[in-house]
Amino acid sequence: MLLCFYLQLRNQAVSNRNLYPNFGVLLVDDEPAFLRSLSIALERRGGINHIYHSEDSRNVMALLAQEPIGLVLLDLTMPHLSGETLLKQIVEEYPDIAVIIVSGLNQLETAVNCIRLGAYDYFVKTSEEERLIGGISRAIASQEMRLENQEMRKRFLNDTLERPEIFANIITQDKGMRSVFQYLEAISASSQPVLICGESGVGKELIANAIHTLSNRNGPLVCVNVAGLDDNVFADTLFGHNKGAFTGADKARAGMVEQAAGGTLFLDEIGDLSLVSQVKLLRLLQEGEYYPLGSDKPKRIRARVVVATHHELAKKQQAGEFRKDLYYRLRIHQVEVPPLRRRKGDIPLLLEHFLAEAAAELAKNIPTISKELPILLANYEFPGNIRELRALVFDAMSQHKSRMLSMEVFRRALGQQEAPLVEENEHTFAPFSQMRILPKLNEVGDILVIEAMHRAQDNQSLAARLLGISQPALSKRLKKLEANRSVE
Ligand SMILES: Nc1ncnc2c1ncn2[C@@H]1O[C@H](COP(=O)(O)OP(=O)(O)OP(=O)(O)O)[C@@H](O)[C@H]1O
Repeated sequence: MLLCFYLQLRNQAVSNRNLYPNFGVLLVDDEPAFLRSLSIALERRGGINHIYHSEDSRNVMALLAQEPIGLVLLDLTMPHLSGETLLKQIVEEYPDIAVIIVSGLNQLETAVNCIRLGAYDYFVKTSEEERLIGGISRAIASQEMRLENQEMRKRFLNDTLERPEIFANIITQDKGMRSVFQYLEAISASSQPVLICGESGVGKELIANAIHTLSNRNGPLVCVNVAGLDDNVFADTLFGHNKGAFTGADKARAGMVEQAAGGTLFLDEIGDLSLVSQVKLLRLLQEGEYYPLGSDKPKRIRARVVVATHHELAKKQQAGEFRKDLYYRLRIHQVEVPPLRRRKGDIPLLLEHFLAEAAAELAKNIPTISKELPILLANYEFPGNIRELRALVFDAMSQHKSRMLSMEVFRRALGQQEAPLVEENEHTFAPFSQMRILPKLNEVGDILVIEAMHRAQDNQSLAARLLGISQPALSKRLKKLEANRSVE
């Protein structure tokens, strides 16, 4: 009775909060006191609050049929239906559910038998709480990973996006970006950190926003740029402080971790974090706990952590500038946002989008653009990526007076480009200087078509513009080229 009342109260409290993990954890034991103490320990020490209970082993299969359970913690010695019998049934009917045995029996033979029957792990009830919670957390992480893989496979195979509206403000038609979106949808429910990599200006902050919206968390998205924060300011910003924690701390202050409770904490420029601050962040992620400055009472983190960097973290880690353990923890879920020069097909779309945005902001009409503009842009490397394109368009629009958009701003930017347009590490295309025998006149056309398609990353409309021909004409030439090749 007391237990029921306690569970009711707990469930009411929990219903207002984000549940972790995404799937339910079912505790099966005929001892109410053990169920209660294990629940409390799981919640306090592991932050696990998506919990179901069953004192009567006969109800378990019905519960599994009704509730979204992903992990069962199972006692062995129970009246009516033994844990061993139940283990066999669960493994047979629900092979995707992980079962951990938590039993009073400290017998190697029993443990080996349970593992042989399909149990994920075996713990003796008298095990240290730390070890038990650690084992359960590992099982949850591996279940989460398995479910995400399943989800990802499904999405990639169907090539679907479940919630395309969330990505509506990320203008793109690039396949690579679409895969990024599918991946983000697949990991949306995970509580593990997400690492967003990509050059400056590629849209990492927009991606962080999408991750937060996809997660359906009801708390806020709190963004912190950690570049240039010294170690004390970093700790104070994230963890907050108690009144009197240091000279001048005349009021207690909640840190960003607390402000992001129930939501997402986005740490930008994580590659610039000092080694001392990296240790602090690692502890927060590993233990799920932190101490506000001047306090000896730990607080639990209730936010999902998303980090971003324009650095290549793997290189930084190899150079000893970034901790290996933190790097591995952060890259559990990793997305790489491609630079604009690898998705040139997005340039016309982005140009149109920013022209409309700038026109609205500057209260001007959307201008006509010269045919030359998309070609100029397609031949530019965009070291500053989309931010640079946006700034160029806004700059041009602020100077724009006549009906036609002036090319001046764009020409100036292009004039500053030093290197020719080639991908790094790629074979430089120097068609004639290296050739002992010149190609025939009719072969040059084919060479140009191949180069234009390469530069336009197989985007036919863009390649056609580079060549100064129509898209159907290019398509015809490509088909002919293909046919000639297959004859050869
Ligand atoms: N696909 C896109 N569609 C529309 N706007 C975009 C897109 N990608 C980026 N932007 C815009 O470009 C600018 C730069 O984006 P953002 O700040 O997200 O880049 P970032 O990768 O976080 O850069 P940094 O590493 O410098 O922090 C912003 O104004 C953003 O709104």
